Amino acid sequence: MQKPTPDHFPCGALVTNSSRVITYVNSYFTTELLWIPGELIGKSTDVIFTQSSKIFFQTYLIPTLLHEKTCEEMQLIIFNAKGVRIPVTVNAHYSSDGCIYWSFFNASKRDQLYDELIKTRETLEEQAEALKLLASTDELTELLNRREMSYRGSLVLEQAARSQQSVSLLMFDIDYFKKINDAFGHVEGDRVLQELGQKLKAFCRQTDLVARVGGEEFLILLPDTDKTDTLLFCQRLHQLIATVMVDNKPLTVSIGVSIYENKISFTDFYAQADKAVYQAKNLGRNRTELYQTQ
Ligand SMILES: Nc1nc2c(ncn2[C@@H]2O[C@H](COP(=O)(O)OP(=O)(O)OP(=O)(O)O)[C@@H](O)[C@H]2O)c(=O)[nH]1
Repeated sequence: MQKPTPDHFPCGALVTNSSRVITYVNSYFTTELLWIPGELIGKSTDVIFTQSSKIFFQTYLIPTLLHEKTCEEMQLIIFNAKGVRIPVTVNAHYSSDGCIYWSFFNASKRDQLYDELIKTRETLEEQAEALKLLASTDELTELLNRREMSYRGSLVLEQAARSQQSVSLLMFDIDYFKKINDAFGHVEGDRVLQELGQKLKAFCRQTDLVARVGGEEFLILLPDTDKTDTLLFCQRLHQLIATVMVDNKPLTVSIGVSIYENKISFTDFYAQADKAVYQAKNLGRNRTELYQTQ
C-alpha cells in the first residue's frame, strides 16, 4: 500500500516560515488550484491572496498566529493560477520548529449556502406573516375576526381605564339578510358582505377596530370617542351602509351602542352592545339604540 502523504488530503496544505515565505505546497495547489509549485515555493503568500485577504492576513492573522500559535476557520479569498477568486476556510498552526502549517478548504459553496439560508428565512417570515393575518382576520371581508377583536378590544379598554378616556362599541346586524340570500343566492349575499367590509375599512379611522364577528354581525370599537361623537358616527354609518345596494334598494342595519364608563370586561361591553342591537331590531330596524343600564 502506498504511504499516505499530504498529497492525499482533499484540501490545500501549505507551509511557510514566520515571514510568510512559502516552503511547501501539496499537490492540491496543482490539481485543484492550477498552480505550478515553482510559482509558489520561495514566494510570499501575498501571491495567492486577494487584496482584502492580504490585508487581513498581514494585520490580523499573522500577529494572532505568532501570539496564539493557532487560528481556526478564517474566511479568506485566494486566487487560483488563472486569477479566479476562490473563497476558502483557513486553519493554521505555528509550530515550535518555526514553520506555519496551513490548511485551505474550498468554501465555494459557502455563499450559495448563505443565500439559501437567507431565502429560507425570508420564506419563513412571509409564511409566519400570512399565518398571522389568517389567524386574525375574517377571510371574506378582510376585517378583524372575533378573536382578534376581543384581544385588541381588551387592550383598548385597559388603556382607556388608565387614561380615563371614553370608548364606545358599536355592534350592528344587517336587516333581513336572510331574504337577500334567499332571493338572490349566497354569492350575492357574500358580495354584499365584501362590499360592506371594504366601505367600512375606508370609512373608519386607522385607530378604530372593525370586525366581522358573525354571519352578518359587525363590531366597531371607537377609542377616545364620547357619546355625542358616537351618535354622530352612527348617523353617518347608516348613510354609508345605505350606499350598498341590493336589488336597487339600500342596505340597512340595526346598530346597538355601548359607551365605556365604568371598568368593564370586553365580553360584558360586547354583551351590552348586543342587547342594544336586539332593542333596535325590536323597535323596527334601520336605527341606532344606546344600551341603557336599568
Ligand atoms: N351569504 C352569506 N350569508 C351568510 C353568511 N353567514 C351567515 N349568513 C346568512 O345570514 C342570514 C342571517 O339571518 P337571520 O339571523 O335570520 O337574520 P336576518 O335575516 O338578517 O334578520 P334580522 O337580523 O332579524 O333583521 C342567514 O340566512 C345566514 O345563512 C355568509 O358568510 N355569507
